[in-house]
Amino acid sequence: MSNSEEPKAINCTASHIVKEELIAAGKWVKLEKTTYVDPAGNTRTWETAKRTTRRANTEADGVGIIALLKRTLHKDCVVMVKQFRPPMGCCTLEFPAGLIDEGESAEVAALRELKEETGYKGEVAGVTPVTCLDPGLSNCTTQIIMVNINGDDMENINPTQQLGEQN
Ligand SMILES: Nc1nc(=O)[nH]c2c1ncn2[C@H]1C[C@H](O)[C@@H](COP(=O)(O)OP(=O)(O)O)O1
Repeated sequence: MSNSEEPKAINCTASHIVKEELIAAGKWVKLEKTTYVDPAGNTRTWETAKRTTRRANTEADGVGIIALLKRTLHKDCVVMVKQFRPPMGCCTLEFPAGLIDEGESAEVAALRELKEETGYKGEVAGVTPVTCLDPGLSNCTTQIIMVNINGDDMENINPTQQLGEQN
């Protein structure tokens, strides 16, 4: 490929945030007007949603869990959770997920959320780097945790959800 055919990389080094102004805040989510300088040097604004629950010294807001249920003489299954999601106004089928608690690692949060949401006890098999799934809307970050569940373990024969009160 000659130089003229190479895609131009966007130069983000000139871009930066100028100020962040609070528009509205609830208990869990806030809306800010973000003033920034774009890669062309123009000052612009963006509407940004943020979680209010973010703590200092924590890499990710939450975890998503890809859990494989492994049983003798069965094909491996991916465990999903069906739940009513108010922002969607309907039930969704999702990977188990949740916010990381104060002082908790992503791995511990993943095993706790898996147990709460599915009743299964798992073992962490892998962890992704921190990623942002909707960076055009929010700074909310997630780590995806791969978990194996030994479905032959007595503890995992009749899994029961342990969902607490929603705040
Ligand atoms: N955006 C939210 N609005 C709410 O009214 N409440 C919310 C929001 N995000 C989280 N929560 C509450 C609901 C739960 O009581 C806690 C913990 O949520 P968690 O279980 O960690 O996350 P999900 O499984 O993805 O709901 O926070």
